[in-house]
Amino acid sequence: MGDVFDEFTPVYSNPPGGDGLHIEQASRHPQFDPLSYHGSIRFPPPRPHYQVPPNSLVDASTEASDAGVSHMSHKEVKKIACIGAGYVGGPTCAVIAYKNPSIQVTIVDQNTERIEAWNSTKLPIYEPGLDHIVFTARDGIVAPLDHNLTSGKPMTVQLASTMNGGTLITGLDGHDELCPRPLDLGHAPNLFFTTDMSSAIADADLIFICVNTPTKDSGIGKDYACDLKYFESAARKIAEIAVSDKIIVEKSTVPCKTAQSMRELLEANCNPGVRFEVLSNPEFLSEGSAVSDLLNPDRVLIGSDSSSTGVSAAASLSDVYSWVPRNRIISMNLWSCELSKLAANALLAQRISSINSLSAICEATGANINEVSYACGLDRRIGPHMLKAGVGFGGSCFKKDILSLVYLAESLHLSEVADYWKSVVAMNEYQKCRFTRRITHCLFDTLTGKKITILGFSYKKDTGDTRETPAVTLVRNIFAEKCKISIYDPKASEQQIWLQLAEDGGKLEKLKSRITIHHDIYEACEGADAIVVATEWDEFSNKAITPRGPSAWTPSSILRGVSANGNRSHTPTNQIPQGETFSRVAPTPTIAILGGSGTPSRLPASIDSVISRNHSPTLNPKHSAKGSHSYAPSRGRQDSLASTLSTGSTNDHLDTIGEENKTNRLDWGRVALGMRKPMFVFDGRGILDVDKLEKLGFRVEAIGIPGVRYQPAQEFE
Ligand SMILES: NC(=O)C1=CN([C@@H]2O[C@H](COP(=O)(O)OP(=O)(O)OC[C@H]3O[C@@H](n4cnc5c(N)ncnc54)[C@H](O)[C@@H]3O)[C@@H](O)[C@H]2O)C=CC1
Ligand SMILES: O=C(O)[C@H]1O[C@H](OP(=O)(O)OP(=O)(O)OC[C@H]2O[C@@H](n3ccc(=O)[nH]c3=O)[C@H](O)[C@@H]2O)[C@H](O)[C@@H](O)[C@@H]1O
Repeated sequence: MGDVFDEFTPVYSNPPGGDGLHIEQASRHPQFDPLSYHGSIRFPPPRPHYQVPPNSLVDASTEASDAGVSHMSHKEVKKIACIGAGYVGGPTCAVIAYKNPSIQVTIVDQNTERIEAWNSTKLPIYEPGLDHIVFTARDGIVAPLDHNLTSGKPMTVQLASTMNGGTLITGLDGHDELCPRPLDLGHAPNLFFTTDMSSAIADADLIFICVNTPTKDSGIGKDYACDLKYFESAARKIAEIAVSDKIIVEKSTVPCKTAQSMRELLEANCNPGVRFEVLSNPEFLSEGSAVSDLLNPDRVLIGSDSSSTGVSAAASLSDVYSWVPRNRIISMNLWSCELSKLAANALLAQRISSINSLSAICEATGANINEVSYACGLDRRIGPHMLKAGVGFGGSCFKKDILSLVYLAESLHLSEVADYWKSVVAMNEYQKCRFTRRITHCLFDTLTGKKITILGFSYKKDTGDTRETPAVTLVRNIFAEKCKISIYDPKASEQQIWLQLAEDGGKLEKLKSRITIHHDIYEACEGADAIVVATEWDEFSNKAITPRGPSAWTPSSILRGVSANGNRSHTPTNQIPQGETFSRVAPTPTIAILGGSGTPSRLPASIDSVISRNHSPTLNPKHSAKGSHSYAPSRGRQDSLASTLSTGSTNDHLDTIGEENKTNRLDWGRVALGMRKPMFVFDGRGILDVDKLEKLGFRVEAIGIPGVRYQPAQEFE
């Protein structure tokens, strides 16, 4: 994310009340719109026909004069509460705390177990780099102060603060010492996790709402509309508790116009004299790269109404994103902001469905989807991201958000629009079922009694999240063929997998009679008739690690093993066009931590230094000499590092993988020894080097590439 941003940063400037929108390149226009706050970008107020209806809470009489907005004073946010400690609330507010040591951030959730996990050394969600962020902000980090003091004497620090360009330090014995230089003060704990909603709300200046907004499963809008029950209950709680003014921030993904209902709810239920300002601030992080997305976002959208208080609240929120370049903070009207989130997800998912539709044509014609995707992605207007064909998109948001958009379109009587977006979801379902049919067909049209091993259950790599994972559809479909199924995933827990399968409608007892979940990948593969790769975990791949996930391509990964007519060939690596690089996507922190092949440029320097600090006993706070600190040492940092750095078996056949990347990789040679013949591998994620596996005796069927056995044309005759 973000690498092309600077080149194309749009500057939106408009004279107040004007009707033109001018987009120019920031580099040519260093002056931002006068409405902006400190260089952030602000859209003008909505034009009359975009004004919200008369019952709207946007009060024209309170609209700020355009000239006044940029100079308006705004409140400094000192305390933040976040309702919802999930995949968004946890990482987002942890990064906010990490980046703003002076702001106290409290994350609340009604789920006691989740909060306990956030307060432990084993966080409830897996995200590369998250442990460091949470442990630093939650537990504090010790600055190596002892050798910086003027007196040179070690002292146990009770308090340290900056003063006159230097640092005033108070020892535990009450003794003060002024060091003339600024010192690294470390990070005092400023991140708290609790179930105590009342005090978190009461204390906060600004409250993020990060609760789940799933698809409704009954009533009006069933299977399409967004269920706002959690959102409403959070709003009611805020209204009930708050006795001082608050800025309320919609972080959850919600339908367009939710802010209006939100404000009505708050105003109808609030304590006397309390005022709320509602902002929209949707989150664009992707799971698996949440930390790097949050540290380096493409953009931060802030939607407010155009009243003076609305604009002032937006400025306060903008300050919370202290680490984000100002020209990436975009202020706009509330409804655009809410809709932009749904629109972005719909557009991303639409690209995946488009490429998946083309993968079916490739399989039927002899074209190769990887080549097609690569060729199209080189067009700057198309770009390389989100064009990786696979078994279908999963995750808690794409489907949900498209369905919410469909519902919105239908509510507006725009049935053609609704049908258009519905087809994106329909294509995804088709892709998942198409893949299962291919598996069954290749295995001689019967799976009865056979053992099928599913590698990967999370909906994508680098997360343990299994919501809407394509693996569920695969398991459901092949289970119906009466086979035995073994599942292995590096991060999705056994409990989570069963829960997901049961939610899909399966009866646990019946499922357990033929499904086994393994913790050992070789055990999972032993005696299998076929292996199905359902998630693109690096661990399963026999290729060099690609920079990041499914959307990053290298010419070598595309060209190797495939001839110009789409059939497999043994194209040597040295036939790759010289001097061509295609690493536009940053490596995940995990790769960098493992010393992977990608350049670790996106790994924040501070994370980097802490990682090396943990390797050095003299710098690790736990082991540092003299114990000159008052903060509790980070509880889980060593554990997490140990697990990140643990190594697996050797993979001698993986000659394309750098030495450092051979750790933790599946040894396909060893797998081959234990499988039943013929040994089938179905690559649902395009992560396998087909040539290499074929040399080991596997028959590989990959999405978007014509198969050895699979003859899709027969299917359509
Ligand atoms: N997961 C993702 O990658 C992204 C999700 N989003 C959006 O963010 C929102 C949250 O998503 P996730 O974090 O994935 O959901 P989640 O299900 O992981 O977390 C939501 C949390 O809110 C808590 N909660 C619900 N109602 C509550 C209440 N009244 N009081 C206190 N706690 C309450 C739940 O116990 C749960 O822990 C959704 O609207 C989603 O569409 C946006 C961008 C990315
Ligand atoms: O609102 C949300 O929840 C988030 O949804 C997505 O993020 P996420 O679902 O975490 O992950 P993606 O990387 O977008 O992948 C989604 C699914 O599409 C699949 N995918 C992705 C990219 C691709 O080229 N091909 C492909 O099949 C992935 O394997 C995965 O199953 C968006 O990318 C985020 O910007 C957004 O904030």
